Amino acid sequence: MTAKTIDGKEFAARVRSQVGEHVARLKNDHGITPGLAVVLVGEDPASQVYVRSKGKMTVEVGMKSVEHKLDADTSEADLLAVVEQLNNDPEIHGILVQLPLPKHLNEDLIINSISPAKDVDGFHISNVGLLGTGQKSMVPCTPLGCLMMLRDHHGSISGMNAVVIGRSNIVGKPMAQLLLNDSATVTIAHSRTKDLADVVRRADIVVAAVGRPEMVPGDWIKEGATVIDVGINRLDAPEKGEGKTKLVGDVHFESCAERAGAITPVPGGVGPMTIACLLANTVTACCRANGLAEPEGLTA
Ligand SMILES: Nc1nc2c(c(=O)[nH]1)N[C@@H](CN(C=O)c1ccc(C(=O)N[C@@H](CCC(=O)O)C(=O)O)cc1)CN2
Repeated sequence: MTAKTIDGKEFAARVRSQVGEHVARLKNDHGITPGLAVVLVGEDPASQVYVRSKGKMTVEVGMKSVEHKLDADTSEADLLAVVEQLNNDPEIHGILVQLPLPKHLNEDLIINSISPAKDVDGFHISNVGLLGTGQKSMVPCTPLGCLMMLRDHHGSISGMNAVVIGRSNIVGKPMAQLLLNDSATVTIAHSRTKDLADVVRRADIVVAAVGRPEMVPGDWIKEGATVIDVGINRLDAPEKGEGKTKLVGDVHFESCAERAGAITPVPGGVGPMTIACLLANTVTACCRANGLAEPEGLTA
């Protein structure tokens, strides 16, 4: 079998277009413009690129975009003050603090200082608890994007065997919870899992989110399974020229694509869905803040 490639760029463009339609409706019918604030601390090059894209796409869908760029040595107190000001700003419906933060800042403390209703990353402990108990919450963007792609491809994933490789708080655990909430049978695998190959071979859905380049080979994949690759690993690529790099996922694309029914590529798979879902979450947060109906198909 040769897998269908799930085009995350095209899917994300569709989600952004739906978000744009909702934003237009909020403006025309209610005079409300959703607002997203992104806070960047320091000069991490990848984070700068992501924050620039977030700002650009926020404006493209018609929302208000606010960026706070703080020095790498910003104190915890100063960062908390910025978040507090955004918590109290009625024109801001979503707040995101770009991760990773510089080492001297306590990530949990900062994330939990964001108002849960404006926590469009879904990382606040209240949102983690709500998701974990199957209640309405803000859902982390990358797992939400994976879920949207799975629902689109399968219709329903109820009863399917899913394995999530990786147990991070921002991808692995919320991903497993979302799959469970959709009635899949879920296994979370990690570095201590015994016989990982056998665990993966039983799965109808494989979500790889470990951050280890190409660690899942094709012969682990059940014939016809759906493979969602969350990994974004930058490797040296001397074959492309001196100093050149390339991006690869956590699965070995070519060999997995020979056995899978569907697979997401890297780049151009899950990555673009992350920002599209951030915009979707901001519209959702805005609707909830104003007691309006939430956009259909853009939430978990
Ligand atoms: N507060 C947050 N911080 C971080 C998150 C997050 O969801 N919230 N996720 C990542 C970074 N990220 C968004 O912030 C992100 C990562 C990757 C992509 C993406 O589109 N990737 C492209 C490849 C891009 C490249 O060439 O480097 C792809 O996969 O096709 C978008 C957003 C960590 N921090």
